[in-house]
Amino acid sequence: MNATDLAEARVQSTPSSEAEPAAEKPMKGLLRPHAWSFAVVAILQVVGALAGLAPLLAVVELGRTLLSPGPIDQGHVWTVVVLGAVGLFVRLVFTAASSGIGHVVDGKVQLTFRRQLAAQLGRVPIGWFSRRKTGELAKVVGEDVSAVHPFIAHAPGELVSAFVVPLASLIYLLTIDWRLTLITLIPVVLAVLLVPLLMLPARTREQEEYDAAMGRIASSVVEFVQGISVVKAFGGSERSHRKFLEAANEFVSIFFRWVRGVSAVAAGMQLALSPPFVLLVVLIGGASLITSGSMAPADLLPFLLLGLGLTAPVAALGHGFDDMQAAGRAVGRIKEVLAVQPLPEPARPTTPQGHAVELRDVRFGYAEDHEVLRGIDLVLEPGTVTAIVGPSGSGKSTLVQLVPRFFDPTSGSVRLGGVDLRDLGSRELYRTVSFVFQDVRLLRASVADNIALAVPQADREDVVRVAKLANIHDRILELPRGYESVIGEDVKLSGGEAQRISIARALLADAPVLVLDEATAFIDPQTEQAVRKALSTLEGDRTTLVIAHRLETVADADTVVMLEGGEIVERGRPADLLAQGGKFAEFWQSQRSAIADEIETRGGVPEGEEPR
Ligand SMILES: Nc1ncnc2c1ncn2[C@@H]1O[C@H](COP(=O)(O)OP(=O)(O)OP(=O)(O)O)[C@@H](O)[C@H]1O
Repeated sequence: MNATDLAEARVQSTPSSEAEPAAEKPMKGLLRPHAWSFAVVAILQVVGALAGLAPLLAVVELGRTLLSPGPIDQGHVWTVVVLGAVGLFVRLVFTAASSGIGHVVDGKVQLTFRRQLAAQLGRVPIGWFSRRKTGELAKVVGEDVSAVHPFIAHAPGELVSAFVVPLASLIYLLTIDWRLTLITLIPVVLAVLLVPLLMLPARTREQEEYDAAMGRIASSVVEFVQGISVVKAFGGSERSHRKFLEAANEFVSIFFRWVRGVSAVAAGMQLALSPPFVLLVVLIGGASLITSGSMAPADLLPFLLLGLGLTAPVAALGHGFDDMQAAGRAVGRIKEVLAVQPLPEPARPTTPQGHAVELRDVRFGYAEDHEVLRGIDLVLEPGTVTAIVGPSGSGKSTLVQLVPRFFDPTSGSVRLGGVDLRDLGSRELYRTVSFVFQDVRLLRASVADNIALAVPQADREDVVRVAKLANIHDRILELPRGYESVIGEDVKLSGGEAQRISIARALLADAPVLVLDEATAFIDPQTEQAVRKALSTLEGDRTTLVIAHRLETVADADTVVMLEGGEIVERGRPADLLAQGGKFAEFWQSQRSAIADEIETRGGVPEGEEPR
């Protein structure tokens, strides 16, 4: 969804309980409602883990009974076997229940995260999106939310098992032989001593670099794929691939550095916790105690069996460690998005008087040290069309984006009907200001719903009427399911078609202030005429602000405003400005000669196109 769609979607979104400011719901608060579930998960896990020891103890007891001299008590043997089996069954049921509840809580938390993010994305300044790479944002909402899974669904259970199983085993083993118990702990101690090496600041930094490089790959892939058609059409694939290749190369070198850092430590931990190593340590310790005559041979059995049980949960924790760290960093990135300050909404919105737009001494910069607009004073009267012209980078898009409040000015004010946009309330703002910018992306919804986005209650007749005005009706009828065709599923529309849908949307919204970024720029000459006519019917008593790329638009405007370096350098009626022979006249001439050059290069006037 792009900025335009978002703003339009805001118009029809109703406030919900999910729409509370993110800052009021910190992460701890997010988990608090599930505290009881976590407690139940932990209790079930404790019972399951303890029951899981029963089969091992049964084997130990069986060993002792069967190896002891004298007749074997059959009844005792079967009791031990049954108790072991019951323990196994209880463990199965309790851990399954614990895991089930853990996963349900995980599902709920992820849903809450996604709802909060969706609500937050609907609140952050629309202009914020243009600074965010699609890939990075998609990673936060998709992957990062999923990355909390191990933290919520597995960590509580694993932590409890990792604590309870070794503790119970240790107590039991201590009652048999404290010396061999200490020897059995050697592998665990070795592994635990290695853990801090995984948490060194350098490791954390490498991990962060790794994540950042992943993010850059994701966004360069998105950019690369989005631009692939242009690359194919115009060649120069080397240059266009470069960004993606650079991101991939950078990722590889960061990945190698990261692997070098963690692999030695991870291998050491794996070795220390591996069953052969544990058995070796226990056997060496046990053998020396038995040969010295200070321990009975049958007492070695519990150490061999439970010794492995001591290291298994630690090994599981080690495996989960990366996931847990990744979950922590993912939550950090989610928090970052949730912490973006929404544009302040007034407690008591003021109603605008009329729909004149006024910019008073407006200054704006995307970064603190770089002002893009300086001292802009401009009044747009109802019933007039104001065309903004100026060289690339002069601040035209930035200026028009202040009117639908994509950003707030750094100083000065933008007023609608005499009311500062900050006192207006977004509902009123988007009801009053409609905009058609060049970068149109449609929602994955039916064509009719896309047109009626701002007026969901519009009937089909109205939708068809505006579609006809925007010259897209016939094309819609050709689609597999007509107006019910779902964009992105049943049909993929061309850029020009998408623009005409967005023009139909603006026609239906019928807002008194219209901001256009020369929306017809990409439409073919045959339909341009029709769309131009449709837009002029739309203009009527409207306050229209248009970034003009075409000379007709400039010539038709009531006022032309010439921007240069973020300042208004000339303004007035087009004819007057031309007569003055100033900067605008120069700009006009350069545009004309550019068009003439183009026609000459193409070898004449293309069919259906008049020289401008
Ligand atoms: N989202 C953004 N973040 C940071 N800087 C930006 C952003 N958008 C634009 N700029 C910068 O602000 C300045 C004005 O850009 P703007 O797009 O408003 O100019 P423009 O006159 O509309 O240019 P064009 O005709 O090429 O679209 C440029 O220096 C541009 O690099």
